[in-house]
Amino acid sequence: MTDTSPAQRCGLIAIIGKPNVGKSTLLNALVGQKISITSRKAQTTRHRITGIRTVGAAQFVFVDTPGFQTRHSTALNKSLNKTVMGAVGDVDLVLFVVEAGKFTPADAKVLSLLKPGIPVLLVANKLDMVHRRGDIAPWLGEMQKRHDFAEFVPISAKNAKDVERLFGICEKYLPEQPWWYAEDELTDRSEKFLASETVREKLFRFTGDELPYTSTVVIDKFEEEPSPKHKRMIRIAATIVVERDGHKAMVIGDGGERLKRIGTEARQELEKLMDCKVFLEIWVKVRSGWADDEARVKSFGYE
Ligand SMILES: Nc1nc2c(ncn2[C@@H]2O[C@H](COP(=O)(O)OP(=O)(O)OP(=O)(O)O)[C@@H](O)[C@H]2O)c(=O)[nH]1
Repeated sequence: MTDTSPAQRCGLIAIIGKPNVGKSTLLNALVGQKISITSRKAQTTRHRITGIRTVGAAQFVFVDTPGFQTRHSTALNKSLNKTVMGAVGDVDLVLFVVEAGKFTPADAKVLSLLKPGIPVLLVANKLDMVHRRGDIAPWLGEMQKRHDFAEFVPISAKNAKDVERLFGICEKYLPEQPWWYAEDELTDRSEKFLASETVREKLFRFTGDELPYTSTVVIDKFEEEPSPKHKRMIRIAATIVVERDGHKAMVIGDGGERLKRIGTEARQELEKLMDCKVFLEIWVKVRSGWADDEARVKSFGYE
């Protein structure tokens, strides 16, 4: 008997682009579950996050990258840039995301990072924001002169049909090889990592634009404890690291109200994500100027 099913395909796809173009939104839509965190605040995606999605015979392994920094060059930003370069060097396909109809010097800088030899799709996102569709064709013509893109894909990351169509487009760029992950795996990140990302997301959600993006979250303790009442129980201690006393007061809020909300929402989300009982304790510490201190950036886990 001959096997007529299509051969398995599997490969790495990097999603790159300047801050705020919608990379995290796209990744979440592609993976179908919230993995990388999103927020209206630029530069919230600091880690290289892998999302996995298996559709038909093809397994897509997505590598999200932090927003490429062009304005400042602190140690933190240097570390972010290194992550971007590391992520684009060893992939099968690059999705270069821009806002449809726009191309800024920051976009050009990201484009200049791409190594020759790797196919690049120009993903023109936020198509829903373009009111004059007729302007897109001449803009695509201009873009074609800037780089030898393999294909142009105008989409809205918020439109499910566009996102499904993108899978069909990407599939042919993945090499024929056996899958690396099980069909239902969505991320290879640890629960500890999910814990820090979840606290960080709530932190930014409840402080809005007041808190600088240099604030971070460190997990001091992540331990499973026996419990007679629950099938699984995890105790987590997290520290929110901010740069100034004023930021600390902002995070804690009047009478500790804001920190309490951050903690409650993070705990509830983690209980759902990990399907277990969670005890979460959050501290706030001031570390002035840590974004400028290379050694400290390393000690917080950004290589
Ligand atoms: N109208 C519209 N808004 C979008 C679309 N995709 C993303 N956005 C919004 O654009 C903002 C930035 O999206 P993110 O996904 O956080 O952007 P990012 O590129 O990951 O940003 P960094 O993490 O800073 O690199 C958010 O407010 C999204 O809701 C889209 O297709 N249409």
